[in-house]
Parts: sequence; C-alpha cells; structure tokens
Amino acid sequence: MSDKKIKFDLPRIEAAVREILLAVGDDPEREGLKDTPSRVARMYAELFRGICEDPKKHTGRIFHEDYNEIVVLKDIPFSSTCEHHLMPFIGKAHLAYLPDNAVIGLSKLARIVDCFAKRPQIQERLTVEIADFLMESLNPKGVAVVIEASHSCMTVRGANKPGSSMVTSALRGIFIRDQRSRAEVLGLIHSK
Ligand SMILES: Nc1nc2c(ncn2[C@@H]2O[C@H](COP(=O)(O)OP(=O)(O)OP(=O)(O)O)[C@@H](O)[C@H]2O)c(=O)[nH]1
Ligand SMILES: [Zn+2]
Repeated sequence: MSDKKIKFDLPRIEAAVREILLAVGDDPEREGLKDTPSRVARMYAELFRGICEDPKKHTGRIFHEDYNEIVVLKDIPFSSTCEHHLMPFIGKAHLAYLPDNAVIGLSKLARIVDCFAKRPQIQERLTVEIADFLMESLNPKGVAVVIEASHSCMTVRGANKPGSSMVTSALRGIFIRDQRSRAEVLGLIHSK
C-alpha cells in the first residue's frame, strides 16, 4: 500500500532539457533560460508524481454502509500529460458506481483520478485504469467512468483544432449487463 520508492533523477532531466535548448539553437546560459532546466525538472516531478504513487493508498478506508444506489462524482477537473507529445490534456472526469454495501470517501475518488492522471498517459488508458481500479478495490455492482478532455497536442500544434474535445467511457459490471442501469448512470453523469 506504499508508494514505489523510485526517486526522480532531477539532474538527468535538467541535463536533457539543457540539451533540448541547445538543440533548438537557443542559449541555455542566457538570463531567461538559466533556471529553466531545473524548473522543468521539478515540473516533471510534479506532472509525473503518479508513476510512483500506489492508488491503493486512497482506498484504505472503506465505509460499510447500507446504501445501494448509484453514487456519482461529476466534473472532477484534472490535467494529464499525453505520452505521445508530452503535452497536457485537460478536462473533466465523471465517476459513478453502484455500491455493494461499501462506499468510499468522496475525496478519494478525486485523488484516484489524479493518481492515474499524473503519469504519461493516453485518455483511453486513463479511463480504463480508473474504472478497473474502482472495480477491484470497492467490489461494487458496477462502475462507470466518462472523461472529456481537450488535448493541447491537437489544439495548439499538429492538426491545430482548438475547441475540439475527446470523450471516452468505460463501463463495468451491471452497467454493461443491464440497459436500464446503464441509462440511469449515463443520465446522471450527463445531467446538467
Ligand atoms: N487515441 C489517442 N490518441 C492520442 C491521445 N493523445 C494524443 N493522441 C494522438 O496520438 C497520435 C500520435 O500520432 P503520430 O502520427 O505518431 O504523431 P504526430 O506525427 O505528431 O501526429 P499529429 O499530431 O497528427 O501531428 C496523434 O494522432 C495524437 O492526436 C490520446 O489520449 N488518445
Ligand atoms: Zn499528444
């Protein structure tokens, strides 16, 4: 249940960033850039802190409640890093589950999103990892995860399509099997 004991190699990131600055033809010694390699190294430690984080540390306390209706936490803001370009993708996650006499503290759902988001990711895997982790750790009757995000690798470069967003979903358990439950959970997630 503890985080992996891997230490970020900050000097190595610094050296790599310095190389990039040289490779693009700029001067890493000039005033504006001289602290950039160390700043970027600290930034990556922050953006990728989930690599070393064990999501199980957020599920240590489960409450055994006789509540067996759908729970939804909507509009959880998150930012992650696209593993193809190392650029941010930013959006909202919506998490829902149908408990089986076990509920989790609300804030832990948000912490679980961040744990998986703060890694080099693609949106599809982020969605599936959250859904599978909730199924494993809460053993609920069903889980639904919907994520909508805008990918800066697509909005500010490449295809250059600002305003576009990607929607992904992962359904588990009863939300796959039972059409009425699926309609109910997706209705709750998409209600304004
Ligand atoms: N499916 C998926 N694709 C992503 C995600 N993040 C970025 N991508 C895409 O990953 C792809 C990488 O394609 P490549 O052709 O290898 O990279 P590229 O030459 O930079 O492609 P362009 O972005 O089209 O300029 C691009 O189409 C991105 O839009 C994601 O979360 N999910
Ligand atoms: Zn990308």
